[in-house]
Amino acid sequence: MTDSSPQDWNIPAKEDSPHEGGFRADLKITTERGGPTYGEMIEQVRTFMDKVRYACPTHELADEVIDDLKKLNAKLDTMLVDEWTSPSGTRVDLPSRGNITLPPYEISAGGPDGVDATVIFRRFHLGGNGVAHGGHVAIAFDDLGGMAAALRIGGVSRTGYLTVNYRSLTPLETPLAVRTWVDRQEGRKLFIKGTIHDGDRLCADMDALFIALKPGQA
Ligand SMILES: CCCCC/C=C\C/C=C\C/C=C\C/C=C\CCCC(=O)SCCNC(=O)CCNC(=O)[C@H](O)C(C)(C)COP(=O)(O)OP(=O)(O)OC[C@H]1O[C@@H](n2cnc3c(N)ncnc32)[C@H](O)[C@@H]1OP(=O)(O)O
Repeated sequence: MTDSSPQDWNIPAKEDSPHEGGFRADLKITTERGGPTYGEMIEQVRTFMDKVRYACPTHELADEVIDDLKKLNAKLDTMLVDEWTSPSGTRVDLPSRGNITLPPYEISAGGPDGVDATVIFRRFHLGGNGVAHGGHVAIAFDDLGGMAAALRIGGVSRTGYLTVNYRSLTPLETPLAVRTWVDRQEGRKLFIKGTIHDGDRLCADMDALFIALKPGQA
């Protein structure tokens, strides 16, 4: 059980949040959804997750935190919307488009030739011995690889495969340079490559296939 009150997460899209299959029918970017402090709210959640990863609370403190979280969850329960209207994904003004599930990155340049970004793996992305979990490295590549594909085709694609080579340890709390680019395109198939560097040191590289969705395709 993950929730004390059953919640219907599958909220259908409304007339003003249309979509067709896996596409947003309206790719209009808005930086207003969620209000001017939405980014700070997400950042506070990330900071909380950092602390949770490293905290060893007393029984009393754990109970106190549980009570506080129940109150916060009840507040958010009054504001749930469908995925197509959620600020996550369209807030291009925020790190990782405001998406709490992604390691925060900021794009410095993006176009049909590729994407340059800076990612910071947070303390809660810990794998072991002070460095990033490999799965989180793959998530950064998946999202920024998908972004490179999206900027090439002006639409949405899904990952067919994604191979990560972990070349050296990936540090936490360090701005890392990510580059993803379309190596070649064959019709709907986009062969994407990527690298993550800590300064001059290559942490990981990626080789992936993204497949452009057909109109209406989920
Ligand atoms: C600055 C502006 C920004 C705007 C922001 C606003 C909005 C956001 C916009 C953009 C998004 C930005 C970033 C993107 C973010 C995230 C990306 C994450 C993506 C994912 O995380 S997504 C989840 C994981 N992903 C899946 O959940 C896929 C499950 N799967 C399927 O849904 C189907 O599988 C599908 C649809 C992929 C294909 O199915 P299908 O029926 O349409 O096509 P088919 O099977 O015919 O494949 C066509 C050709 O690909 C070859 N092929 C297929 N798979 C292959 C494989 N694995 N290896 C080698 N070749 C493969 C075939 O062999 C054939 O090749 P050929 O044509 O040569 O025969």
